[in-house]
Amino acid sequence: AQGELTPTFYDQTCPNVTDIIRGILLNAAIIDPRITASLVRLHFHDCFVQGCDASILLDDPDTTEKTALPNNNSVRGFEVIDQMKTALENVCARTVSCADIVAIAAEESVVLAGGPSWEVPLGRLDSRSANRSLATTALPGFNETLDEIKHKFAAVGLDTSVDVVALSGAHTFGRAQCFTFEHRLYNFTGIGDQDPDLNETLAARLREICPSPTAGLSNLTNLDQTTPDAFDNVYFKNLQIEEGLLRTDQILFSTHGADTVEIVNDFSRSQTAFFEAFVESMIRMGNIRPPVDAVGEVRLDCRVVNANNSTASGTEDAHLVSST
Ligand code: HEM
Ligand SMILES: [Ca+2]
Ligand SMILES: [Ca+2]
Repeated sequence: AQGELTPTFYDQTCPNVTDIIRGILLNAAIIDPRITASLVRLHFHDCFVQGCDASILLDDPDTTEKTALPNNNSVRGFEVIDQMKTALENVCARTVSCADIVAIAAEESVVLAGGPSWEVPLGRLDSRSANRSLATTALPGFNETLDEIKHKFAAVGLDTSVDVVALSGAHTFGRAQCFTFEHRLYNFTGIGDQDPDLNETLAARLREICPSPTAGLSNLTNLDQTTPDAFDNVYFKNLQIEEGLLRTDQILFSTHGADTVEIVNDFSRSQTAFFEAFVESMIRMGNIRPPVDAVGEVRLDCRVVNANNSTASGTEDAHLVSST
């Protein structure tokens, strides 16, 4: 059995870990306000693929997850994670795992954007490998049905209703490229039509940003068209007026009889209810563990596995035991 993560994991070995990460994040967000959203997504795309083990950060060209379809030219924030790692190596060398840096960066990003804060359970180890094919299949896609998305959440041990809706609420900030939603604008069922569950006024605006099914496919627009950079519950209000940007957003509300509909209504009514559920779901997602027999380490460079056993390494249990 694996050991438990705990918010006090670095209390003795690196007590300022969160302050250091926050400092780098604040500077990065001045230049790039989108970085908060990107770092939350990075944690999600790490955790769904062999657990929260920083596998997504590895650069090895043969196995890297960065070029898997859901990540390629899309997932971002790697340079900022590198900066955080460098700063941490300077004050508490060989101590803080890259997977924990990503988890803390996600929480601090939510806070910086106006969302809730929480104590992040810590003590993850970094993987010795990445898995591109798993990244391709385990991560949900923008054209999947609600059932398919529920299956992918269930596959990593998450709940198929509250976790799906609460975590989708992360689309309250950040951007998406035209290729992820243009199918809703031009040829939804193959007869040159548009998605019936997409607000007409929004569709017209989106056709200006995404001029055709073949041009401008990497153009960006806001996932939350109303409060694009604020972490709030407006995302759920948008769904109620058919202003969800991605098909996978809108189906949470527009799928007749789905158990997600009332949850969307709850979160739309109460930002507090959303924030409380989001925190619980983020902790659950952050607790998706690597396979019990996986060997881990504290990477010195988040992009490459250590050359030898130069830091704490071993099973997850060993990491947790060695700290006490
Ligand atoms: C439920 C299934 C989900 C699907 C199908 C999905 C899909 C997508 C897509 C297609 C994009 C735009 C990517 C691009 O255009 O480059 C995106 C962006 C984003 N996603 Fe999701 N997502 C899902 C769930 C989540 C979850 C669980 C989180 C976090 C808890 C999340 C956080 C984000 C954020 C913050 C962005 C904006 C990133 C940025 O601006 O850099 N998503 N998502
Ligand atoms: Ca991973
Ligand atoms: Ca928002």
